[in-house]
Amino acid sequence: MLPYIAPSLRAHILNILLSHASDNDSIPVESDSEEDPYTLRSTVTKGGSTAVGAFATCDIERGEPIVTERAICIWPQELKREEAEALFEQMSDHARDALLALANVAPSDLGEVLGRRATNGFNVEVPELEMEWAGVYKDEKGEGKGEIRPSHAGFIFPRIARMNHSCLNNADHAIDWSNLLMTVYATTPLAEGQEITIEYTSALIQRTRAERQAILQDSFMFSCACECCSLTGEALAASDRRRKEVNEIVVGIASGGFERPTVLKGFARMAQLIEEEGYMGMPEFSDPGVTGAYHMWVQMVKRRMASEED
Ligand SMILES: C[S@@+](CC[C@H](N)C(=O)[O-])C[C@H]1O[C@@H](n2cnc3c(N)ncnc32)[C@H](O)[C@@H]1O
Repeated sequence: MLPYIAPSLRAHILNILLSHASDNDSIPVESDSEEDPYTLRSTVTKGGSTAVGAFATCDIERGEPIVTERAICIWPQELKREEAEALFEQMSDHARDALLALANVAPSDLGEVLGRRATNGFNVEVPELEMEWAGVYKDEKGEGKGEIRPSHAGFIFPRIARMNHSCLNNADHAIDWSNLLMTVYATTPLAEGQEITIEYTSALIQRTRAERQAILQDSFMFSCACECCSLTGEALAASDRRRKEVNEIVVGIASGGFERPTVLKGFARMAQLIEEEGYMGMPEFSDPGVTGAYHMWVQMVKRRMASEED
């Protein structure tokens, strides 16, 4: 069943779906929840309150899919309380029940609907269309007909939404735009009974604990109690140092100012730092071949920028 798509996003999302459909000729199905290799269990948060998390019911190999699920709704990213409630009213009974069954830790002034959207929504980057419809969207200057092209949309996946965040996550997610299915897969080998965690926002590997806490509080309204944020003393200082250094390397490489050997050294050092940190959210860094490919890509970007400047 297709998710409920807010009217303002409907044309764009359906167009993306159609333009990606030929990439995948398999029948789009969700995985059978009874066969998913995890179960939901209560877990106690640092603050002492009880919350739900997802726990492996068997050993899971690195790279193995854990759950594949279609969203119940796709809403614009920024919504006022009344707008969210109006969209909620248009959803099916099944989708409304699924949304209301989820946790709500948002301030009470957001209400039952927007509060759940804020607690559980995935803000997914919306791909550009291969062929933009002439005149349908405004250009960057805001000129032209219609809406400004949406850059992000808020998806709610009721089962995936039960997975907690960790700054040393052991699973990651990817969306297939040809069928609007999100798959969570293991990025490390998981043992039976282990909690499955994902990363709610990207680039936290470049942030110290204080910075991560501020980002997660600001965007997701919780104080992170993951194993990395629970470190103390020298272990915490070492983790912060590693993440600061990763950030310096990323910023340096992105600035395009490094020579080829420095870029290579930077990637090698980053691979070492993320391994020491125990971070597995960048699997490409465990394969030297891909590290080499990254290097080539950086060089290509540099060359293109240089030729554009000429
Ligand atoms: C998408 S829900 C995850 C499932 C949720 N625990 C539940 O009971 O349904 C997000 C909420 O879970 C809690 N949470 C997730 N990861 C956490 C973490 N690392 N530390 C503390 N709380 C976390 C926060 O309350 C957050 O707002």
